[in-house]
Amino acid sequence: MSPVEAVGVVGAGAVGQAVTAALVTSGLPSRLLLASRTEEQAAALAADLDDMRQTVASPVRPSPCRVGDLVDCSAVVVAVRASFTNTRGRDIRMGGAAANAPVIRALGEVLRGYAGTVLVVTNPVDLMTRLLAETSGCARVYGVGSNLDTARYRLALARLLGVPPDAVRGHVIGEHGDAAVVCASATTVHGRPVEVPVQQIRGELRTRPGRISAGVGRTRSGPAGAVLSTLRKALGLDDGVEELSAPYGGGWLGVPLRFTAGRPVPCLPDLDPAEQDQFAAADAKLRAAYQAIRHP
Ligand SMILES: NC(=O)c1ccc[n+]([C@@H]2O[C@H](COP(=O)([O-])OP(=O)(O)OC[C@H]3O[C@@H](n4cnc5c(N)ncnc54)[C@H](O)[C@@H]3O)[C@@H](O)[C@H]2O)c1
Repeated sequence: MSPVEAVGVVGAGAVGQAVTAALVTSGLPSRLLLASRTEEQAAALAADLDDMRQTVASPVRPSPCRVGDLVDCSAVVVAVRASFTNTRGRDIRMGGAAANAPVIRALGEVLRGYAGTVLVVTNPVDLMTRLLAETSGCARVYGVGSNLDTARYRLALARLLGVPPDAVRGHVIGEHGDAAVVCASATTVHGRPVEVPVQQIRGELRTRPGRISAGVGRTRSGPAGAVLSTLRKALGLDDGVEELSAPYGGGWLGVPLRFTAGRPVPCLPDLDPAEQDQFAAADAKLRAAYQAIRHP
């Protein structure tokens, strides 16, 4: 039997497809409800996933629905993207703010009063998460992105130092974007502090998504993994830490949250003075950017 009754996903694009395929193979929910911009998209994805369900004998039953039908789900994943052309060379994720904000605001209105967990993937994720939380009034809204940055950080540092990724403990927090903060001073390898080549790490975090998109169109599997890992913690199936966009110190940005039986508590590492300044700068940047999109 699946551990969760129902999970909903909004958005049948690259990320939505990867997330839902991962959910079918994971066997996490009994039912997988799919909504997208059109009913045809949701129905097509449900049919494709039904084929997958049959071939791998998954217990997960996919079906198309409208966003309003998601209220009974334990969790809803938001992976929508409005149609727009991003021409930015830097601060690329911010390029989606104006186009995605009305879509997220409308979703928030429909999800008003929803009591489950909402995971937002839509970029710029720190702004869109806060916007969805404030328009819906939902208490459990988290943005996925800093945990993906953290996974990429651990991979990159392990490769540079010639150690297994599991030996690396460290976080990337702040913005899921150009103001990401690499918590280098608190990073350990095999339990010991290390000299982190921060500029090389920053370069990798900046260029990796673009390389993936240039090769295969969109980043999707990494974000899907980050969503699945977060779902398990938020739904109380695993305990542990995820770096997520959440309210912190009056702002809203990526922080490590320690989940115990589904309940999150922020657990920031010690930051050196330079990292504290970067974290404050990320907070200030996101607060200012949020003011620009909060009203229609
Ligand atoms: N946070 C992260 O770590 C991370 C990683 C990768 C991508 N993303 C973001 O995730 C979002 C989705 O990316 P993608 O590559 O899947 O985009 P995509 O264009 O492939 O798919 C977007 C989907 O959203 C649907 N949609 C549009 N408007 C909608 C509406 N009003 N209601 C319901 N569905 C609607 C579209 O029909 C489409 O199916 C983007 O904002 C992207 O930047 C975030």
